[in-house]
Amino acid sequence: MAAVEFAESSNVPRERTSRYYRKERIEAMRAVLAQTKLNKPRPGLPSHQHERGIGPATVLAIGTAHPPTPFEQATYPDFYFEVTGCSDNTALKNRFRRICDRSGIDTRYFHMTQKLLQENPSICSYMDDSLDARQDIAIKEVPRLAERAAIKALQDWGQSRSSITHVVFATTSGINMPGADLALSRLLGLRPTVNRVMLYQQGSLGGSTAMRVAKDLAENNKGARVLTVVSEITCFTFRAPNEEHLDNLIGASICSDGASALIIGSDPKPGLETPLYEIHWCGQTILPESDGAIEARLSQAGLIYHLMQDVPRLMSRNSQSILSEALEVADFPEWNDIFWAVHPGGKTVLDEIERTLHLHPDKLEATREVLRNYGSMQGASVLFILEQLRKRSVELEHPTTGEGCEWGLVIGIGPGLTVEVTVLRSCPTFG
Ligand SMILES: CC(C)(COP(=O)(O)OP(=O)(O)OC[C@H]1O[C@@H](n2cnc3c(N)ncnc32)[C@H](O)[C@@H]1OP(=O)(O)O)[C@@H](O)C(=O)NCCC(=O)NCCSC(=O)/C=C/c1ccc(O)cc1
Repeated sequence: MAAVEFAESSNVPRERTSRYYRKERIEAMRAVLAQTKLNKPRPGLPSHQHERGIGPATVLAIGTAHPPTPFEQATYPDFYFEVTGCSDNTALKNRFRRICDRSGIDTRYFHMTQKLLQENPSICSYMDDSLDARQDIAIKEVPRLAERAAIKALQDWGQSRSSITHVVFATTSGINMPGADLALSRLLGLRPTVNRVMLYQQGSLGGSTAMRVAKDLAENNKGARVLTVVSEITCFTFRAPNEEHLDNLIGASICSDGASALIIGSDPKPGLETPLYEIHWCGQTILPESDGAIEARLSQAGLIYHLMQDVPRLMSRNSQSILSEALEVADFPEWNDIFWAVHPGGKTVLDEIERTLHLHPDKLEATREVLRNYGSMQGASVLFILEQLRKRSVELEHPTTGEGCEWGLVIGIGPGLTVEVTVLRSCPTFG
């Protein structure tokens, strides 16, 4: 009987079946597998089932890193206009200062210090040819920052790095071949047989998309341990302010550098691995009537971003329907009964989601803390928020890593305008 259920379940899209992950279902699967030897074909079971994990992909470790130099938001307008030679444009500078003041950010970290920027004047111009200078920085520094986050994740995991079977790497900072995934594998001394996936130009979706790819790898390859990394350095988008390009000024007021890493695998080894979050559902939606809302074009002058002013409104208008559909897997809990990690790509985006869904202020506190202390590190941000949620859960003595809630949502916002939603299930807190 159980074997038949298991065979049937393989015909159902795994990520869409709400009942699939119920405890009894997993128990039934475990019972079937206990009767037989794993990896041995069993009559009635498709042979490939033995090559797959049993349980859902699970976050087993988190690591984060940022460049060493902090920039206070209060003094950033002076720095930005001075280093780009635009201090005389007081009207634009005052406008930028107002935007920074209302950004909800206290501190950001950048690899690009005053010295480095002065050594690379083309990057400080508005539109000079500067691609080579930007690439030189990104090719070297993106994997290095990723390495620091990955080392922390490996320490958090406590297992040998030779057990890493896959690498998923996302960045919007630079393009090269072989990519940052190979550079990182070398820096970490991973096995040459590690299977890599490189995701370029996902923008602020990077963390969510990397988690979705890692989930599929972890669930479909028994024993897989997927190092999932996002690393972003703003050297591709930094440019002088210009009245004709106010959306660039918005980006300059919120974007920053950071890297984050997860280790994801199915079926945590009891006593050796600590499950932090189970990944139960992932999906993307292209928002209606959002063409051009967030887009970027690579040019001789670096990556030229365009943001439409109604991004926050597009988000709030569509969030109810997109998020409700995703939460089917969790039997539709109330918005205030789940935990939240929302891409902190601007305070107004967070305010709009909070207002539309009537969220209690503490629901987005972990998200706002990351925005306040680091700014928006594009795709790396949502994984920083998962770490923040875990820390807050321990500090505030919540029973689960989701601040006491069972289910939670990670929301990536990126080019398209695309929203990527990940449904997580929290785990018991340790420590
Ligand atoms: C916190 C912000 C940044 C500022 O708050 P605020 O000051 O209360 O906001 P306002 O809406 O009043 O905007 C301030 C000024 O900027 C103007 N503005 C407001 N967005 C716009 C606009 N997209 N166009 C062009 N004028 C505008 C707005 O008209 C207004 O002009 P003014 O009253 O004359 O000073 C807030 O606008 C906000 O959260 N915006 C949403 C940002 C957003 O779209 N995020 C999406 C994901 S992040 C992302 O994809 C990043 C990309 C990126 C982009 C560039 C880069 O270099 C690098 C990366």
